[in-house]
Amino acid sequence: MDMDALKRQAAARALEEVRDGMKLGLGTGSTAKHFVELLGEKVRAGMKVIGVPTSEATRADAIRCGVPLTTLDEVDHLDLTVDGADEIDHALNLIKGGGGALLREKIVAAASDRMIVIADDSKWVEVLGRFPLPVEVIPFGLAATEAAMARAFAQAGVSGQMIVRKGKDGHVFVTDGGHWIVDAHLGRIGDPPRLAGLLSVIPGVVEHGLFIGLGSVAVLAGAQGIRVVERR
Ligand SMILES: O=C[C@H](O)[C@H](O)[C@H](O)COP(=O)(O)O
Repeated sequence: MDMDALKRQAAARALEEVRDGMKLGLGTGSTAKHFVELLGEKVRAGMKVIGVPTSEATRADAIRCGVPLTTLDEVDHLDLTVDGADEIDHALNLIKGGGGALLREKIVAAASDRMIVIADDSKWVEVLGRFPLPVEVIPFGLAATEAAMARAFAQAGVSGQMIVRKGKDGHVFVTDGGHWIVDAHLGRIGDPPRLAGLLSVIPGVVEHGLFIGLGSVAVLAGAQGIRVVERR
């Protein structure tokens, strides 16, 4: 089975958790896109839900699929967020932000009672860090911010190259919030909560892609079927 079919299966399993009347966080990326499409089918069949998109891309998808939208200014709390991830470890710590949406994704996940992480099972890892850690930064003072990040990495026992993300057009990638992303190639993050805490206090860092204690359940689709893992 191809990867895209697995992503759709994970999305379909998460959809089973959606109830009439729910306020939903709508994730970003190729897996979350399947969820939005499947949710649209439910809405067209009469289900009443309302969603908060985590990116302009997801907003456009949701509108195309007929999913009614709101904002976190109109509702301050969501029942459930369904989103993808770039890596998931056994404690359901996540690396997110491969698509550049980590800031809104984290705000939306933090405003939700539960977060279901949907993925093909290649995202399930022993230790986070093979996927470069996205860190959303303010362009002002970038060199100083990167130096502070390097010190945080050293304190957390990791190191690696930092690369400012570029888009397909070769220009610096700009997030929906108008910031840049530094991808940190760390290889292996032994203590994700510690690194998350160290990065969070750096002034030029807007947000980082370590999601700690936010994922409630992971739905992993693989060749052997679907596995649902709850955070302990
Ligand atoms: O910024 C993007 C998000 O964090 C995505 O949820 C993540 O990159 C996973 O995307 P995909 O489902 O396309 O692998």
